[in-house]
This record gives sequence, structure tokens and C-alpha cells, in this order.
Amino acid sequence: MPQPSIPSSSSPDFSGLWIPLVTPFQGGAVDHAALSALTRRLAGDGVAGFVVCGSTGEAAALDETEQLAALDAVQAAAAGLPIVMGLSGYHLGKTTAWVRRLAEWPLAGLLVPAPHYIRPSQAGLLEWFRAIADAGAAPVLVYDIPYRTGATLTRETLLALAEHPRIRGIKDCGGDMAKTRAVIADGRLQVLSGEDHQIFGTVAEGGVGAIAASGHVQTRRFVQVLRLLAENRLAEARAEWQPLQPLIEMLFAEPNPGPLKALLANGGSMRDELRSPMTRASDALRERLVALDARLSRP
Ligand SMILES: O=C(O)C1=N[C@H](C(=O)O)C[C@H](O)C1
Repeated sequence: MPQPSIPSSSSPDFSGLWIPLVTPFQGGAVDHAALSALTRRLAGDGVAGFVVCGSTGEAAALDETEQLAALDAVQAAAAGLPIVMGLSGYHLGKTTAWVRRLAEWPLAGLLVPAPHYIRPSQAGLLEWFRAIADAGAAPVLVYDIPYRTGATLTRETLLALAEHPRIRGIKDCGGDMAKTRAVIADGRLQVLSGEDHQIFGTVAEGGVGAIAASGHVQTRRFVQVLRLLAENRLAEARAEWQPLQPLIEMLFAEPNPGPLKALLANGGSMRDELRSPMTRASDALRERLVALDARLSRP
């Protein structure tokens, strides 16, 4: 259940490593015990906060009751760390109604992608994000992910959205470094890398952090990379970062979160179970991942 509302900060801090939590399943139902244990472990590993119901959380396969139950479970286990709730949809009225309902929860933010499937104009995208930001109580992170939504946010649109007092950051999967640089240079939106292999480059160029599925594993290393970058210790950050590259490649070699769940399941923290049409990782990839993770875990 929601806890008493906390005031939403006028300058929220989205820096550091945020984990877009997987949703564990057991026998077709959400496995809340596994979700809580995962959240507690990650909180102890130094992450900055959590995203519930991101794409990695298979939110598209969860109904509203399941989404709210997952949010409650994470809130209870997060040791006070901030929580961002993911949204998706293409019906503006339904989405703003959902956002009004979510205002009862003490969220650090809402992660909002463009509406998928319908491919509106830039003017339509401005209306979409402004209406959602107006409807809620929490700061909005724009989730720029054209390869999932089919809609590309231009640099001009992002900078126009930055004028809205509640739109405070971007999870950047846009694939256009010039656009990312322009948003960083503008300075009004906090830029988080949303592409795991781009974390280093984005943060070295002035991004504040990352929302990265890979950070479920080797979490302390990812946290350390971001800390070292924040302290301008570039060579040390690079030395921590480079061994993570093959891990990131393998985690995205098949549709996310299949490989990630396979690896987490191998460690015993959940079942290797996804909701159709998402599928388990292949046995071959799971074996390679397990071997690599074991190598990376050696002192
Ligand atoms: O759920 C997320 O947020 C993320 N989703 C990306 C994706 O699979 O589209 C990957 C990223 O690591 C986090």
C-alpha cells in the first residue's frame, strides 16, 4: 500500500546507477519474495535507486494490479532508496488516469516513453509528455527509445520539454550522440544512459548516471565505474569498465531480460521464467554467461 506522500523535490537527483528491476515469476505469478530479496541485495550493493515496471520488468505483460503489487514489494524492500515507476501505452486518457492514480505513491519519478505504435508528430509528442507531466505529482524522466516506440524525439523537442518544471531528465537510448551532447550542454535535463554499452561514454561526457539492466549482476563494479567517473578518475574507471563489456554484450545477445533472468536464476535468486511472448535465453548463451560471470567474480 502507498505510504504517506513525501513532497516531490524541486531538484531531484538522478545520479548514479539505477536498476530497472526484472519481475521474477513462479508458476506464472509474480514472485514477490524473489523480487523483495533481489531489491534488498541490490540496495546493499550501493545502487542509487530502482525502476519498477521498465521494459526489463516485462511491464507490458503485467496488469495494473500486478504492477502496483510489484511497486509495493519494491518499496517495502528498498531500504528508503528512491523508486521510479515505468509507464507505457498509447492512449493518452488512460495513461493520464494511471499517472493520477500513481500520485498516491511517493515516487522519485515516472519513466515515460513516447506512445508506441502510432508515430505522432513532434507537436503530438510535446502534447503527450506535457499532459502526462501535468497529470502527476512526480518528476518525469523522458524515456527516449525509438527502437521500441517507433517515435523519434528530436533535439528541439527534448529542449522544449525541458521548459516544463516537472520534466527533469532523460533516459537516453536515442542512439544519437550529437543529440545527447546537446541535451547535456543545455544542462536543464539530467541525462542518464539507457543503453548499457554507452554508460561510460555518456557519463564521461557529462551524463549523471545510468538505468542499466546489466547492473543486476556485477553490481558493485558498475557502481564503482560511476563513482570513479563522478570523481574524474578516468583511468581507474576505464579499468573497471573494460571487463564488463563482454558481459553487457552477452546480456543483450538475445532479447532482454531473457539472458539476465537466466543468469540470476543460475545464482538461485529466482526462476528462469518469462511471460510469453518473451522467452528464456538459449542454453548455449546461459552457459557462456555463467562462465563469464564466474570469471568476473574471482577476486
Ligand atoms: O528497463 C529498462 O529501463 C531498460 N531497458 C533497456 C531495454 O531493454 O530496452 C535496457 C536497459 O538496460 C534498461
